[in-house]
This record gives sequence, C-alpha cells and structure tokens, in this order.
Amino acid sequence: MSLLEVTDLTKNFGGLAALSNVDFRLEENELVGLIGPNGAGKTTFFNLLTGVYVPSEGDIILETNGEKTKLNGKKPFKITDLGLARTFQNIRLFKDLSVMDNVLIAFHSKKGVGTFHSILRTPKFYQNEEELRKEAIELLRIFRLDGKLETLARNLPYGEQRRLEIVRALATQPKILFLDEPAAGMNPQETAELTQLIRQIQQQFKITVVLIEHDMSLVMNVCERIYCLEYGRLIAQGTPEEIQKNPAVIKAYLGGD
Ligand SMILES: Nc1ncnc2c1ncn2[C@@H]1O[C@H](COP(=O)(O)OP(=O)(O)OP(=O)(O)O)[C@@H](O)[C@H]1O
Repeated sequence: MSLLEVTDLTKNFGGLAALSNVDFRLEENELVGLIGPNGAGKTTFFNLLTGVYVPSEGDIILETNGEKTKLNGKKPFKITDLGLARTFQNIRLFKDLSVMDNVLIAFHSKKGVGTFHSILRTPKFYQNEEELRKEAIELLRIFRLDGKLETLARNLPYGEQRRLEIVRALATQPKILFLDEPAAGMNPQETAELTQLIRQIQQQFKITVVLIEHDMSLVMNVCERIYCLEYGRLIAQGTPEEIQKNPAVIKAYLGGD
C-alpha cells in the first residue's frame, strides 16, 4: 500500500457537500499538487487529513513501517505526532515570540525531555535545549532566517513569516508536509525562491510534500503528480503535462463548455 491512502472521503456541512467521495494516495518522497477553483474543497481536504474536521464518510489510512493507522477522527496533535504537518492559508505563528522560540515550541512536541526535567531544569533539560537550538538554527539557515533568531515573528516581512511557518512545520519532523498556498501574497522573486526551497526540503529530508497553490507555474514546475478538485469532486489526476491538457481541468478554470 501507499504511504497514505484516502478512500471515498466526504465532508458535508449541513446541506453543502464540501467534499464528495474523493480517492487520493501519496507515496514516499513525492511532491504532489492539489489544485481547483475557489471553493473547490482543497482546504477542507487538508483539514480532514490533519484532524481539524472529522470526515462524514470515508477512510484516511497512513502506513509506516508496515503498520496501518486509521487517521479519521484523531485529534490534530495526535496526527502531528504520527508525522503529518501543515501550514495554513492564513499565517499562524506565535506573533509575539521570537523566530527561535517559534521553532523551539514546534520541536518540543517531538523532542522535549518531559515535564519532570523541564520543571526541575535538570542537566538533561539544558543539554536537550542546547541540541534543539542547534537543530533550529540549521533549519532556519536553510530558509535564510538564521540572521533573525531574536526578531519577533510579527516584525518579519510577510514572505519571511511564510517561510518561518514552513520551518515550524518541519520542526515536528513530518513524513508528510501539507502546504496551503505557500506562495500566496509573494512577489515573483520570492515565489521562485520558495519553489527552490520546497524542492530542496523534499529531497534533503526525504519527505512527501503536498501543495495547494493557485500559482500554476509553481505547481507545474515543482509537482510530480497533480490532483484537481471542482465543487468537492475529484475531476482529474495526472502528471503536470496530463493535467494541463485535461479538458475537465481546462473547463473548470476557464468555464464554458
Ligand atoms: N466550516 C465550514 N462550514 C461551512 N462551510 C464550509 C466550511 N469550510 C468550508 N466550507 C465550504 O466548503 C466549500 C469548500 O471550501 P474550501 O475552503 O475547502 O475550498 P478551497 O478549494 O480551499 O477554496 P479557496 O481556493 O478559495 O481557498 C466552500 O463552499 C466553503 O464555503
């Protein structure tokens, strides 16, 4: 089986079917795009996979080390523990904490030494803190944020806040990273740099990356496979070349018959 297998995933909000019978799979270490017009159900899909919403129907199964785990209905923190991390369409940082503290908090979900050592400030606590700081600086260096360790997140320029969000997600050591419109609001140069970074982290950390993005050049450039949603239904999947030629996708984006 695949790293992640989603079958028949459905989410209803009252009478509105935000997502209907979607099948989706992810393999290890691939870069996958999720596209579709506004309101197609892309963010709802991420919210279902990361435990923000409980599915109305369908299954989400993660397979790691030969073990299958059903993710439906699990809480977001549990899903993070199992190796799924995400960023949000609207940036969600601890705006009044420094860049470094934003990353350290994310690390603690995976690598903290526990309450006993933390409260008593044991030598093990200090040794662990030092190691985490080093790892945080390494990650921040990749995203060119290592010169701003003590800057408050709210004082970073917009593009850097978006990059810090990705660092925070990576600090939880995910197997799968979900990025919700990472290039939204970025200028072309920032988008080009981000494209490069996404490729780099996928290869360096050997993770699977799933990307919701309206910037088609980014999606077509970076993704190996693409899924397209419209009105909550999966209307196409394939390579970037196949998706660009797909009549249902062209119609969904351009309208008309
Ligand atoms: N919590 C909710 N309650 C009710 N309706 C919702 C909720 N969340 C999403 N929806 C509806 O579900 C549909 C899909 O929304 P969703 O945000 O998943 O689309 P999207 O493809 O991410 O859109 P966009 O590209 O504009 O971000 C929309 O009609 C939206 O209004």
